[in-house]
Amino acid sequence: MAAARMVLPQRLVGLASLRAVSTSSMGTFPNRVKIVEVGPRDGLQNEKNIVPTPVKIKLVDMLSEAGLPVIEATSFVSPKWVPQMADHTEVLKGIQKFPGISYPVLVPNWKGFEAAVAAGAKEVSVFGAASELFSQKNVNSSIEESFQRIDAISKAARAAGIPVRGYISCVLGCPYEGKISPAKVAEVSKRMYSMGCYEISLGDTIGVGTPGAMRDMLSAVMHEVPLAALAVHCHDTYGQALANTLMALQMGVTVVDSSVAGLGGCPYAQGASGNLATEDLVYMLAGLGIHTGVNIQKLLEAGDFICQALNRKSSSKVAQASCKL
Ligand SMILES: CC(C)(COP(=O)([O-])OP(=O)([O-])OC[C@H]1O[C@@H](n2cnc3c(N)ncnc32)[C@H](O)[C@@H]1OP(=O)([O-])[O-])[C@@H](O)C(=O)NCCC(=O)NCCSC(=O)C[C@@](C)(O)CC(=O)[O-]
Repeated sequence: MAAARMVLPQRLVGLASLRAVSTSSMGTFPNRVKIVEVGPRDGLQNEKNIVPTPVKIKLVDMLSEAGLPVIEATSFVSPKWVPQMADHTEVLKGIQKFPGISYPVLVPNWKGFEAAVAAGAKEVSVFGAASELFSQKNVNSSIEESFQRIDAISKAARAAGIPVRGYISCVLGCPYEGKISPAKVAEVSKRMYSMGCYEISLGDTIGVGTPGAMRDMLSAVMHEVPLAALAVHCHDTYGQALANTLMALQMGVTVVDSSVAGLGGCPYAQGASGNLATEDLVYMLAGLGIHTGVNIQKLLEAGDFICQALNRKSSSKVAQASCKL
């Protein structure tokens, strides 16, 4: 059960803005970061017990109230592969659509794309991998075959005016192949970008990366894809997600994926733990004076809500600390 939440004290908010003055004078961070909240999809897809549809809908609505600009609502993958996402249509139709907020959904193939569009999706996310074996485990096809599916979806989506976001998994390591070379990540990033993905989210699926590995990988990818089109998606298995994200921000990345309460994990990446917690990301960005538009108090409430529904403690350090204040 989540503990009773206290209001985050003003003295901490004050501390954050004081830090902002000193760091912004260094000029090394962007002024604004877009957070892509992946909790309702990436966060819940690995849950063993089926989360009731009304809970998923309420979670998305609370995240919208908190001011997250992009909330990945669900995924139109095969229910045989990921039973937790079988209620995708009900979730997408049931959530409130706040003006100015985007609600992309994950699609693995043409069938998923058609179902997503029929359910009213206005943005879709496609996903590939920098690891051949992970691609086989996750989507039952080679990287090349998955690119053919992505290409077909991208073309149809663009013709229908639907933006396509692209994910690449295993950019800093693979549970089946181990080390993945930055050159390979750069190659698949270039390919996905050239297929029309407006943004490429680089996923450290099993959270093995370090800031050094992030620097090397991004240095390679930045030669092939414009920085403005790159996002990072860090899992926290080895406690490196916030540090890796900070490195990406210092290198000029302005889009970061995260998951409320640090929920998450890919069902086809054994040992992968949750994503970077959105609460921790928002707290760090506030301390750097970086604008996100997110109301941290409302975000903490959304985290409390889902942790109570799942009967578990939040993985967010900020949520844990603010419970004790
Ligand atoms: C790609 C497939 C479908 C291939 O799976 P397959 O078994 O090769 O597909 P198939 O075409 O042979 O179809 C098998 C059955 O599934 C059905 N089916 C097929 N497609 C769909 C669909 N879209 N919606 C509903 N049903 C579908 C299809 O109709 C058929 O049903 P049957 O005839 O046996 O009754 C499968 O491997 C799949 O769904 N994989 C998704 C796995 C997944 O969701 N992984 C997690 C998301 S990725 C992730 O988390 C990483 C990320 C993005 O967060 C970044 C990071 O951290 O790295």
